[in-house]
Amino acid sequence: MAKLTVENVCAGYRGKLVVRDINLEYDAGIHILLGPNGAGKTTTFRVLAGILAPMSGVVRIDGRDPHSAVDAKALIGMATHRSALAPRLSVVDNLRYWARVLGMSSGTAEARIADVLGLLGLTGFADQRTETLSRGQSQRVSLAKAFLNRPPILLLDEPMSGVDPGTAAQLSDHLRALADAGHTIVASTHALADASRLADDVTVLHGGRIVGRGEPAALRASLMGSAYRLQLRGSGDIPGALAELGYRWEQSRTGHVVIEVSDEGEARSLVARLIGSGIGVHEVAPVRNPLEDVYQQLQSEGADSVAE
Ligand SMILES: Nc1ncnc2c1ncn2[C@@H]1O[C@H](COP(=O)(O)OP(=O)(O)OP(=O)(O)O)[C@@H](O)[C@H]1O
Repeated sequence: MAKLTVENVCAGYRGKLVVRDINLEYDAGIHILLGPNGAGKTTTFRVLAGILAPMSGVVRIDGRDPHSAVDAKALIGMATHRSALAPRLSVVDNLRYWARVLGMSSGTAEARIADVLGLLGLTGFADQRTETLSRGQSQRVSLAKAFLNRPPILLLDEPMSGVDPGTAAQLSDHLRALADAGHTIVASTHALADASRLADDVTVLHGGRIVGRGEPAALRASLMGSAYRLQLRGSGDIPGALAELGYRWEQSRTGHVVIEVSDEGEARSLVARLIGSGIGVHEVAPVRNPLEDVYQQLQSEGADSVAE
């Protein structure tokens, strides 16, 4: 098992800051970086992999900085949709070349290559030049390359993009098996569904900053948010009436009983029921959810349906 920590990292290109104040602490498991296009996911991965030096802050792999310690960098396998593949070489020759770079013996390399080709549904494409592959197929070859030597840390940039549902399910199972075996897997996505399905924990990146983190279910709920806050008053047993209706409540500083509901329709029907029970509704106001903008953007990228 390898531990990956990121402390106060700021990074960017040619003096332009793209990600700021990134703090992460990862060990065995599947950790998702979720964010819309341009949020800074790839840039963060480049820093984690030791490819892009941070402007400030530090990355550590088992206590060593991958930017200066080559042996720390060797603990990482990374796959991005921009992963370099030799276009004129076949899939299997790309993997053989990479196995040599990794110092694998040819016997081990052939066995591992057969494994990863099977795992990623690439056996039928083994002898095809990579320049003739579709985006999804190239993506799978990049993943095969990253899995080749089973590194303790895997950085997978959008591993599910361009992958058909059957392969995605197989890939999810494989990632879970690797995580259970002690691998530290960090994967990025802009699809809430992938984050929910795969993750032990999710970190939400927006505009180059971390704007939320937590377990998938809790984070999904906070992304969708409670939409309306009702302030109630009256002489009756308001808490008792709310408990009967199944609502949790809080006391506001002004002494009102406050509850939150998830949408306008629910707010309307609850107001009608409360008034029918003689409870006065002092105020109904929309709640500003700080993650709402991120959620809207993820939705508009068409990546996911929250209804699943
Ligand atoms: N090599 C580069 N030089 C200058 N700016 C860059 C470079 N790479 C990325 N950027 C900028 O950094 C910002 C974040 O990009 P990044 O690729 O890290 O985001 P992302 O979350 O991975 O996005 P996507 O989901 O679209 O891949 C963007 O504004 C992008 O234009």
